[in-house]
Amino acid sequence: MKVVHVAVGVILRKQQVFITLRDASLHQGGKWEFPGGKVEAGETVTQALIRELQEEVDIQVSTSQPFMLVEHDYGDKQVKLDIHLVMDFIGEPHGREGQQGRWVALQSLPDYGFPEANKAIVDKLLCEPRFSL
Ligand SMILES: Nc1nc2c([nH]c(=O)n2[C@@H]2O[C@H](COP(=O)(O)OP(=O)(O)OP(=O)(O)O)[C@@H](O)[C@H]2O)c(=O)[nH]1
Ligand SMILES: [Mg+2]
Repeated sequence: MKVVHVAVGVILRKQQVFITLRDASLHQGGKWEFPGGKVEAGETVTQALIRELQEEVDIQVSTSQPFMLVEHDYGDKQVKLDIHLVMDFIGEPHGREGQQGRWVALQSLPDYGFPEANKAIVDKLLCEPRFSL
């Protein structure tokens, strides 16, 4: 099966992360996610990240840094999530495509229902010393 390469942004500000709710009609629908989407042909991951965050949550990413790579097989779909931290951006994120979005405390991420592949991301965010006060 073809692996889908996905650029994912963990948007951070003052110990909070901006997450959005995936539409019920989508793969892994009804779950919370970090905004992002497929890297298109001819695009770098950074270009895809900038484009997706503009399209989905209406922010302009100024700088981002690679955080981790997660490969996961959902059975019906195989994904490679290229996760980047976004701490420097212009604009106020909101669900531009009508999806719910909210700022949540880093510590409360485990209370939200994320796709299975995201468990590793949440775990790593929670054990990063630089994000704990
Ligand atoms: N954006 C995003 N996708 C995730 C996360 N976790 C995760 O397993 N995925 C999976 O990554 C895949 C691609 O993401 P996507 O559906 O956002 O892609 P996209 O924005 O290009 O959507 P499109 O297909 O409507 O053009 C989906 O199968 C989704 O289930 C996450 O935290 N954020
Ligand atoms: Mg998307």
